[in-house]
Order: sequence, then C-alpha cells, then structure tokens
Amino acid sequence: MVVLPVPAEVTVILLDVEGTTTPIAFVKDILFPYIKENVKEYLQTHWEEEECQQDVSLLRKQAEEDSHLDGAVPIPAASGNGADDLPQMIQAVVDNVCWQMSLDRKTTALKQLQGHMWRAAFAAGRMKAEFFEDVVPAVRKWREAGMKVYIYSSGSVEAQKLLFGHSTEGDLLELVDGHFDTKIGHKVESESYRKIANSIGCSTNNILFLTDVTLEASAAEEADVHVAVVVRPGNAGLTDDEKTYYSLITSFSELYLPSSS
Ligand SMILES: CSCCC(=O)C(=O)COP(=O)(O)O
Ligand SMILES: [Mg+2]
Repeated sequence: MVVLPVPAEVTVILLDVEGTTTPIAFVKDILFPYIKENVKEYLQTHWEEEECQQDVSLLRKQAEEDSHLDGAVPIPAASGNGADDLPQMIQAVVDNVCWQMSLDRKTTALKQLQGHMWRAAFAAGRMKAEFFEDVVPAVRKWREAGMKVYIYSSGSVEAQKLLFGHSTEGDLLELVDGHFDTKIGHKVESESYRKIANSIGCSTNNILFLTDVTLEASAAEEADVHVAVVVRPGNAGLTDDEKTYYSLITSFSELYLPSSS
C-alpha cells in the first residue's frame, strides 16, 4: 500500500467534501437534481419568508456581477407591483439557478440557497449523504492521535452540516472540529487558507489540506499549507505533470501519522 507520511508540524487536517470525502456522483446524481426539480416549488412556497428573500437578494446581487458573462440570466429588481410580477420573478430566479448549476458555479449565493433547500430533504430522511468507506475510520484515527479535523467546501456550512449530520453512517458531526465555506473566500484563492489558519489559531504550515482539485491544492500550497490530491472514482483526471508534482492518495488510510504509530 502507498503510504504518505504526514509532516510532523501538521496538527490540523482540512478536508474538501465533493470528490474527497464524498463521491462526485452523490452530488451530481442526488443533491443537484433535487435542486433543479424542486427550486420552483420551493420559491413559490417560501417566497414570503425572510430567509428566502435574503437568498433571492444574494442571487440578484450575484446576477448583477455576472451580467457581462455569456448566457448570464438577470434577476430583475422587485417593481413594487407585488403579486402581479411574482410568477415572472420566480421564473427568473429559477432560470438563474439552473444557469449557474449548468456551469457548476460555486457562488456563495447559489450554495446558500441549495443548503436551505436540502434542509427539508435531509430532515425528512429523503436523503442520506454518502462518504467513501475509508473516511470515517481514518478521521476517528486522526482525532485519537490528537489531530483537529476541519471541513472546507464550496457547499455552504449549513449544507456541510446536513451532510455530516445525516449520512448513511449516522451523525458524523462530532468528528468535525469546524466548518468553512466560501464566505471566508474562494477555494482557489490562497488568502482563504491564511484566513482559515487565522480562524483556527494555527500557522498555515500546521494544516494538511486534502482535495480533488489541483487549482485548490495550488492556492493552498501558495499559502504554505501542506496538500495532497485525492484521487477517487469519478473524479476529473489529472495531467501527467500534476501526477508528478502533487502527493496523491486514493484513500485516507494511505496517510501515515508518525505520532500514531
Ligand atoms: C457540501 S455541500 C454539497 C456539495 C456542493 O454543493 C459543492 O459545491 C461541493 O464542493 P467542494 O468544494 O466540496 O468540492
Ligand atoms: Mg472537491
């Protein structure tokens, strides 16, 4: 078995979700279709609620920033004509959400709405999150060895908590010391990793970040974070240069903690 020693200075393991702890297929085939199939009805039902209005405001602001992009879908400002405009307004939000999802965009606005929509499905037991089989045993072992374990995903903190709280292996929230999402910054920006270290109260070189996306690994590395790229079934392929440059693991069990031997 391949073994990747964890540097002695590492005290925190920071985990990506999609493609790292959880199959991309679960996200693409279960989570995302749920949004596309239910977004219209969700908006119709929850429109008057404060949380939904905040989600729509954030989406509208994002749509303004996106207006220069090819195929961007605008969300008009509320005209004050209330119920008359409602069906068109809701349709514009639906079209915007579907457009963003067709590009797999990771905007905070989209991810916030998705998290709120999944809440009901997880709470009702209609969905249970999938984790690769090596994840839970490895995380338990790391924690027993004194490591802190944090999550950093483009999915909102609320969505992350839903996944970890409602998994096929039960409630896994107690295995996680904390969560970060794009509110701290985007995963392809190195400053995000400095902010995460600052928020945890450690140096960036105390962190090992595991992700399937080399652009994220590169940003983390620029901030002096240790990285390993996780190769899982269904993940995007890596170039030969990426395979040579990065430390690769196919299972969390390949990480070797000198302190736990
Ligand atoms: C954790 S929420 C569901 C997945 C999701 O929406 C997403 O964007 C995952 O992105 P990641 O940064 O975990 O690859
Ligand atoms: Mg990922």
